[in-house]
Amino acid sequence: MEHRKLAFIGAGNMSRSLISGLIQSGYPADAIMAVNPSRPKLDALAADFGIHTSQNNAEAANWAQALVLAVKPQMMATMLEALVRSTGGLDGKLLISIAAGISVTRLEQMAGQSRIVRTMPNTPSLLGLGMTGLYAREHVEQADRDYCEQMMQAVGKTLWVAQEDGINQVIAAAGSAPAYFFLFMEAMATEAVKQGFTEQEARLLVQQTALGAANMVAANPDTSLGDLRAQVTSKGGTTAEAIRSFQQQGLEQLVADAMAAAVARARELETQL
Ligand SMILES: NC(=O)C1=CN([C@@H]2O[C@H](COP(=O)(O)OP(=O)(O)OC[C@H]3O[C@@H](n4cnc5c(N)ncnc54)[C@H](OP(=O)(O)O)[C@@H]3O)[C@@H](O)[C@H]2O)C=CC1
Ligand SMILES: O=C(O)[C@@H]1CCC=N1
Repeated sequence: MEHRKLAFIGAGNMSRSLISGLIQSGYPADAIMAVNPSRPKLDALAADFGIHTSQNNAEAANWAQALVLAVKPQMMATMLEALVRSTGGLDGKLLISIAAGISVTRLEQMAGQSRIVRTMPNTPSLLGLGMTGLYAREHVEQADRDYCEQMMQAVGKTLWVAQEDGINQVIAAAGSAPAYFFLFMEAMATEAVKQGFTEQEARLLVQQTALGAANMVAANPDTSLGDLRAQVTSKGGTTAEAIRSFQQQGLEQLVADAMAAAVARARELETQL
């Protein structure tokens, strides 16, 4: 892939995940800079990955060809306004937003230009196992689209959405979703401890089973999720009882409501920020 000079504005959890995945995939450390108001996260990134760091957003923007906008959504307007002022404008820079709940229209207003790709990655990018949604308006050049796609493919898999609201659905199904699986695993581990395992044993049981199940799904693309479940569920057996309990208590509806709540929050942020 092309190795443009790439600056991450905001060196938090998601930037660390992307930077780690990019370095593992062979993106040169010398072509990456992270910028953050405080030093500790920058020092850790420099020590772990050998990338450039700065506490000055304008310095990073002047150096880079592409900027990953990776501050919290609530900080985006203030950050971009100050950046435009201190650099004299962001013309010529490709802007890659990873923020939830900020539309391209708003980003264009904030940044004063429209060379923007909106993306929605997730934290497993850290291991090269990310899932990223991408969206760009028609005028965005193919070379910029390709660069963003290749960058996100270096840290996982990608999916372009045709309508911008698709990014909100990617948030529900992928961006926020690692947390759903962590919550489910936490609940399982807690119950396994109650049933007599040590915390370490409970974690091993849950973690290895989640890993195995995810790999079973990936290794059997032609088998439906329902069929994979059926293969575990012996008639009159133990799994059937567990599944009956989940379904009686409305697991499917619970999941649907949670994903709809994530989409609703993303849309609400789009109207507020
Ligand atoms: N975490 C996730 O799983 C995902 C997050 N996202 C999106 O990524 C973005 C970042 O989220 P996340 O990494 O979790 O958040 P974090 O809070 O971990 O990171 C945000 C970083 O931005 C820094 N920051 C604050 N103000 C400025 C500024 N003016 N200029 C430069 N840096 C600044 C913060 O520094 P300090 O802490 O020193 O204040 C912090 O290190 C959000 O917009 C979120 O919607 C998207 C997909 C998944
Ligand atoms: O919780 C959030 O708002 C961000 C976006 C997706 C994951 N984390």
